[in-house]
Amino acid sequence: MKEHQKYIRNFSIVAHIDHGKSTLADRILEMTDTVAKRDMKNQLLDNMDLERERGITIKLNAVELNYHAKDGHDYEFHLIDTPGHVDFSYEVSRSLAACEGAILVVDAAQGVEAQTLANVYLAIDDDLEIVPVVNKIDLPSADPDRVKKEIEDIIGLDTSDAVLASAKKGIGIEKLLEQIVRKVPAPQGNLDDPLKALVFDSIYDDYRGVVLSVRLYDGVVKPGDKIRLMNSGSEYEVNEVGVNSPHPVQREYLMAGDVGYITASIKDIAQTRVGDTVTNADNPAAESLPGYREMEPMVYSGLYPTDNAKFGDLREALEKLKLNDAALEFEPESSQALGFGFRCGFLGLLHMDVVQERLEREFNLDLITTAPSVTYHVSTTDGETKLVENPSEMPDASEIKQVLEPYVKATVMVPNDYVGAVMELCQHRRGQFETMEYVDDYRVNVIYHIPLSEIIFDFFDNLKSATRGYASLDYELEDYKQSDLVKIDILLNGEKVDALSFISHRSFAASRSRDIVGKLKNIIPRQNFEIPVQAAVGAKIIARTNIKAYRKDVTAKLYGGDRTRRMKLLEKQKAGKKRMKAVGKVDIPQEAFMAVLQTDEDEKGKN
Ligand SMILES: Nc1nc2c(ncn2[C@@H]2O[C@H](COP(=O)(O)OP(=O)(O)OP(=O)(O)O)[C@@H](O)[C@H]2O)c(=O)[nH]1
Repeated sequence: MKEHQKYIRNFSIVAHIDHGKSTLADRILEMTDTVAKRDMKNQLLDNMDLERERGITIKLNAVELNYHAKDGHDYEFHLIDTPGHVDFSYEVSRSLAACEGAILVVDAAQGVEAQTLANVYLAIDDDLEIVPVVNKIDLPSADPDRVKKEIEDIIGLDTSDAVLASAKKGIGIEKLLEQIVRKVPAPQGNLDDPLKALVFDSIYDDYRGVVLSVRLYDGVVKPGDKIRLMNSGSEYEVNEVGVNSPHPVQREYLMAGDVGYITASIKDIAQTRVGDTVTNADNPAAESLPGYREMEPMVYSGLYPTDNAKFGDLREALEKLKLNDAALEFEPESSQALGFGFRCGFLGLLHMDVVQERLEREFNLDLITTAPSVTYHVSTTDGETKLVENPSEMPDASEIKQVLEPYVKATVMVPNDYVGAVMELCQHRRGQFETMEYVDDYRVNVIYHIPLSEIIFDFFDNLKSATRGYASLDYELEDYKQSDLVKIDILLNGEKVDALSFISHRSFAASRSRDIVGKLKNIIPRQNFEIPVQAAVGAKIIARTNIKAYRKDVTAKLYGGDRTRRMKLLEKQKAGKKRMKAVGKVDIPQEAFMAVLQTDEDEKGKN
């Protein structure tokens, strides 16, 4: 068996979003005949429907491939895909921990971007061998020589034999496979030592229980073995071991160096944690593997079933989802308006969106999500400090001594010409300029300290449009700073709707309130009575409007002539209906809870 280890290669692909990782992974799968051509769907590794629809990679996936190299030997590759979006960098570090090498994919037209750097530094920190690939050389705007130089200058990697590839056209793939054989080291590890395997992912399967994705560092594991999860202390008997190729294929055993899965009729989801170490129950390893850095959620939002009876189902679904989404956090909360639900912590808005959609699709739930909020550190006049993740729980202004809010250090990489636009955007978002560094002759890193609450909403979209798509963003949580913040309550028909409360900087309070009251007026359907919509700070109303009573023929008048538009409206209403919550006498659609998210840059610019 020892001899066999020499022919194993474990690697990941890291890149900035959209530089072509998933396409490259597809080509590698094709070239290694892992998938028969007729079975080849585009982006096979992205196996969640959601990923395919959105064209982004969210979950890491591991596949085993067989490659017959030019040296005459058959190699076993384990490829672990990684996501490129800034929300998901914790997934990247998890997959890297299971590898000896990383393929660095850089777009031949775009060059090195912020997330390229963030991801490749994670790989370098883990001492992985990096294999640079310049992708999309088929594009007319490709400039591989410039990009190679960038990789050398900015990252410090030797690119003299970097692979020039087009994942789309299948160019350069064989050269890449040969480099993986030559450059990525074979896994080390002792077969005779007690089992030591890192759990880097897990999913719940109704028939098999928890399926653990593991990377074995030492020892061997086979069906019938008694295993222990070192951190949780729980023990199980192994039912099945195997690899994904890319569908599960049972094996007699897995050994040091292998990447595969273990099932052991594990029903108790709470006992399995990604990052834990699997060992033998009878002959345990002396110490566990380092595991992962715990990820702190950045944003919180309330998730409520539209049907209150589904609260238990939602809890179960969240528990199952957490299994392969270690960064998801949740705890029960209740709202006067929405009933019983959960306050959930997410890494960012994309993560939040993905979780909501997975809950709805995979678990058949209809949900209302409240607007996301960051965590505030609030000290009160009676000398206490508390963490507020839900705006409606912000104490009364008279009881507050000070409020601290999280700030991030944001690095925006942008071509020279757009520096002005980026600075303007950051200033409007209460950013404090730190410095500007030249990356090369054309681009700079603009570094700002910005409140996280200003970043999480639509900062990225605004950044992209202000720079015609050229800017890339990376940010990390820095510290908490004091800010002049106020809670704004929304009243519908005179009743406070706790789930609509939000927190704003005092200087934006009036304009944001006007904005939101106006949006709610458009979003909330008319009823047969007039509904006042008000925004208040404490007892003081700072903005108001009315939703007029419903009159017959309203849509007929407005949309009478245009059939398609009317159909669209009806479709929209149908979809919206499902996600409507009756609060008092007023029906509030899901959109209303998110109205606070859409800030209007022009409005803010005037402040
Ligand atoms: N012209 C050209 N387009 C490519 C090539 N490789 C990928 N693309 C396109 O680039 C886009 C992004 O490719 P993906 O493979 O989805 O990118 P990714 O890096 O996996 O993105 P995430 O998984 O979301 O991080 C897709 O539209 C691909 O068709 C290439 O070699 N040439």
